[in-house]
Amino acid sequence: MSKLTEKRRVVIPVRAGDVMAEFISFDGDDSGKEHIGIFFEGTNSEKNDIPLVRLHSECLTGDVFGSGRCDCGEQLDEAIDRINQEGGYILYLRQEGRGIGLYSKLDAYALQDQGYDTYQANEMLHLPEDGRDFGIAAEMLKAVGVTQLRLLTNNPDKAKQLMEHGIDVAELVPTKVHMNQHNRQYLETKAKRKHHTLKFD
Ligand SMILES: Nc1nc2c(ncn2[C@@H]2O[C@H](COP(=O)(O)OP(=O)(O)OP(=O)(O)O)[C@@H](O)[C@H]2O)c(=O)[nH]1
Ligand SMILES: [Zn+2]
Repeated sequence: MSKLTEKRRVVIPVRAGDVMAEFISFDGDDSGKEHIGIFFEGTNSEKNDIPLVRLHSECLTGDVFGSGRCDCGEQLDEAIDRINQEGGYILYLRQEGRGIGLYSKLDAYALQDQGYDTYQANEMLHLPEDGRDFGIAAEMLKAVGVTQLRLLTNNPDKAKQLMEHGIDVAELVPTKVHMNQHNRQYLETKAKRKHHTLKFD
């Protein structure tokens, strides 16, 4: 039994009205974070029975402003495109800065400008390298009735944590590698330190 339940579903036409998405709120999360589920029905005529799902951790700089320091904005765009076609969910998790928050992420960026890598910078601030708990995502999935999925990610920890919380990850679907001159070291560090898959086309 999930401790979360669906609260409300509202249809929002996104991408200037080209894409219909259902935004889902939840009851039962006492953390005070407003995590959002976004459902896409899928436009492909032949659909896989298993939904495609992305767990996307909030990144204000990347998602809203298209920051080149990370790949979050491009990954979110890619996820909307693919999941709108194939059908499934984006879980937009309010875990800014891998859980440390926006102000601390800016502090970590300042340290990265002095030469520390993305994980060292968090440690220098006495914060966890990655403070995210994807258990809440598993609860959200159970609340919307999803217990088996294909996961759109390059981060093996997301799949591991979902499986530990009773979700069957039937397939890992890698995202494209959105690399530029500003985020190369960030991406390469994730691959080296946390075994993210960087699959070039
Ligand atoms: N602390 C910190 N957080 C960062 C930095 N760069 C990006 N982030 C955060 O990292 C998170 C990235 O989230 P995701 O794209 O969902 O996850 P991921 O672990 O990269 O895995 P993928 O599913 O492969 O994209 C966001 O919350 C960003 O705000 C950084 O240099 N320091
Ligand atoms: Zn980002």
